[in-house]
Amino acid sequence: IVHIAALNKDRKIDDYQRIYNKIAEKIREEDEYDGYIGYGPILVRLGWHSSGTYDKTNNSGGSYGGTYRFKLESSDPSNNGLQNAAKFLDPIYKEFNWISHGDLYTLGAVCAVQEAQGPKIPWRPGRVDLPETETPANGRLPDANNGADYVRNFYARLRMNDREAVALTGAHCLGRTHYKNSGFDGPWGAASNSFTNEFFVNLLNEQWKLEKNKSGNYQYDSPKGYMMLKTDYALIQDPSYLKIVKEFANDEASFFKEFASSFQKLLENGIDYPKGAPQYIFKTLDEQDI
Ligand code: HEM
Ligand SMILES: CC(=O)Cn1cnc2ccccc21
Repeated sequence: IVHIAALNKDRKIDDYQRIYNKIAEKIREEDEYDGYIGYGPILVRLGWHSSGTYDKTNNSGGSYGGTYRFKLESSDPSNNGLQNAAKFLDPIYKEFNWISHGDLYTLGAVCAVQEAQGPKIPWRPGRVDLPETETPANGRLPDANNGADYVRNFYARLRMNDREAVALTGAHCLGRTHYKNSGFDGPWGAASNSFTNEFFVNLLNEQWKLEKNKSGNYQYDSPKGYMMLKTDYALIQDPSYLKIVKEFANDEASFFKEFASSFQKLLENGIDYPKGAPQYIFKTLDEQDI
């Protein structure tokens, strides 16, 4: 399968910065969502889940076709709760309906990371909406009840190495788990809407205890009321992952650098960008004094 980015000569950086600003202002305005965490984390998860269906073996799935908009994909149990992010973006799509769904979902995730004081994520437009028939089957997104070997194999399908895998999972510094969505809960402690290396610091510094939660799933809990999934905890069980967790816990700048490149790669998996395709780095609201 080949997906070539469409170059749209009529649209320039300020067209996309306008959409970025609309999303960023709406995140700032609707701050009460999910116990005042806000919409940032779930927008990041939507961009990730719309990209995480990619399969390198036949270059299928991924963000290009915007197929999350179809029932088959949005009703995947792995996508429980993401309807809130899609509803958040709906009025923005209505106002700027020249953008493709794939570009909107990924732009929303980039905006959410940057507005949470995370690293700048370079972003390229050109995804083209595909028909419902192109929607990938359910089951391509990861299952949290697994260890390091599963995590390594899963990320390999997305062309990610150990360093990229650890960096990407660091997005679990944002938001929280919700029983009704995934059968995991917590953290009762500091669920955050700031993008930091906190996830790695917590992994290394907390005492973790494997517990069966009220949904019958196993998760790691800490005395401070933090939680980790089994796939999170795997990052300190595996010697190669552990080395990288320590680096990122001790050097936030190196985490930010690796996250920026890995997240762009995740959001662009499966897309061929022609020579001269534009790449944008958006300004945050703060940088524009908005
Ligand atoms: C092995 C890989 C992964 C697994 C098994 C996993 C699993 C999960 C689960 C179970 C939740 C809770 C969902 C809910 O109950 O609402 C969650 C939330 C989240 N995930 Fe992951 N995840 C993985 C990788 C990633 C990656 C690569 C990113 C982004 C780069 C990411 C970003 C997020 C964010 C931001 C949230 C919080 C959403 C919210 O607060 O509503 N995750 N993840
Ligand atoms: C603060 C922290 O690390 C909580 N946390 C730990 N693992 C997570 C997975 C998804 C969302 C949040 C998660």
